[in-house]
Amino acid sequence: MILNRLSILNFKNIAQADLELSSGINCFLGNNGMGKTNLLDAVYYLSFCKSSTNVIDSQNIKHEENFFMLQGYYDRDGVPEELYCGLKRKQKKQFKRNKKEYSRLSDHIGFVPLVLVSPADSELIRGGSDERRKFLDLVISQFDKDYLNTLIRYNKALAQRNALLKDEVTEASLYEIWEEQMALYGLSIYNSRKAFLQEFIPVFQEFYNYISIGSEEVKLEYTSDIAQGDLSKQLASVRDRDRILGYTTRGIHRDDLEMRLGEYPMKRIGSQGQNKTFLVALKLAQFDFLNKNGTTPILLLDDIFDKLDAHRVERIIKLVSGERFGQIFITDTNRKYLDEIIKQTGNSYHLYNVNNGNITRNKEDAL
Ligand SMILES: Nc1ncnc2c1ncn2[C@@H]1O[C@H](COP(=O)(O)OP(=O)(O)OP(=O)(O)O)[C@@H](O)[C@H]1O
Repeated sequence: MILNRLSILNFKNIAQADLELSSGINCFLGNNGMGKTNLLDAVYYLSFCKSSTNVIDSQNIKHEENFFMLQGYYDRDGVPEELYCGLKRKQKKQFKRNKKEYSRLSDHIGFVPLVLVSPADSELIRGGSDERRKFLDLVISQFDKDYLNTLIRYNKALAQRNALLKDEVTEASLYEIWEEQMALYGLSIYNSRKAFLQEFIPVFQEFYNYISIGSEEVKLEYTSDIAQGDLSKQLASVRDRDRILGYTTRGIHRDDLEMRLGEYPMKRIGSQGQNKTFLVALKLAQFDFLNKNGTTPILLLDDIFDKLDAHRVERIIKLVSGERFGQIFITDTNRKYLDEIIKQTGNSYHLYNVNNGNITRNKEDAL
């Protein structure tokens, strides 16, 4: 997947940009707060129909403006594709592929595969289990269309059961309808997550070992109530207790992905550099996994080198400048590592300066 051209109007602090991009490495250089992450977020938006940072869509519109617009011109396995997203304040956003509006945005997810590595990923380790489930859901739904629909169905059944619990309904037959649905859809989600992780975990470990030069042992372990057996039986057995609590305490909405360094939880004992290595390895494994689908994902690397020692930086530079990845967008506040990547890569590259939302091509890259 190659984004050849990107046009931006009024997206966060970027008033206007029209960029011809390299099919290899695109480096964005600028001081703090200049708009590098915003630029990557525009690329992210065109893949996921939403920002990776702002939950409220209108916050992506440049202050004091009325709308934002993004246009991306892609090459998807040799076929040109044009994506458009426009949002006016207080109106529904429009998202179009080749000038035709999507009726459901979920139909677009996965069409432009993309992996983002960003400082905000630290929530994956430090945050609650919902962060890790979100990660699993995001990756799996990019290659498995049914997954998202099954998850939506599960969540609807869960919401219905929770409503019964809140109303303190006692009639068993009313619960059974929703519990059977939760068990059915929950099992399907569990099987998808388990199958995905079986393939994913060894690749993650391989990346971690490569970057850390094999100095640490890391583990990922999937935990789910469904591993204990039939979910409908479990739900029936906890119904009285759940009614007192007012919510459902069993099911795949409580699944977790335990992250360990040696025998201990990563979030408690991992250093900042180890945490960063863990996250980079997770995301690169995600890339590898999506890549198997046949369309190489776009890779966004935001401020990736912060907190890493020289050995780990060197390993990542080697990885990034090699042949393993397709089109890459990378940001940094200084040139040191970007120059190293540029020196080592055999791929084509563009270098841009980002200054107060203005993005200009640094012409030395054409020399
Ligand atoms: N809706 C918006 N309208 C105008 N400016 C915005 C909007 N949303 C965010 N900004 C501005 O964007 C800037 C942050 O940009 P960004 O996060 O891209 O910086 P960065 O170059 O990645 O910096 P760093 O190196 O610190 O990560 C802030 O100055 C913020 O005020």
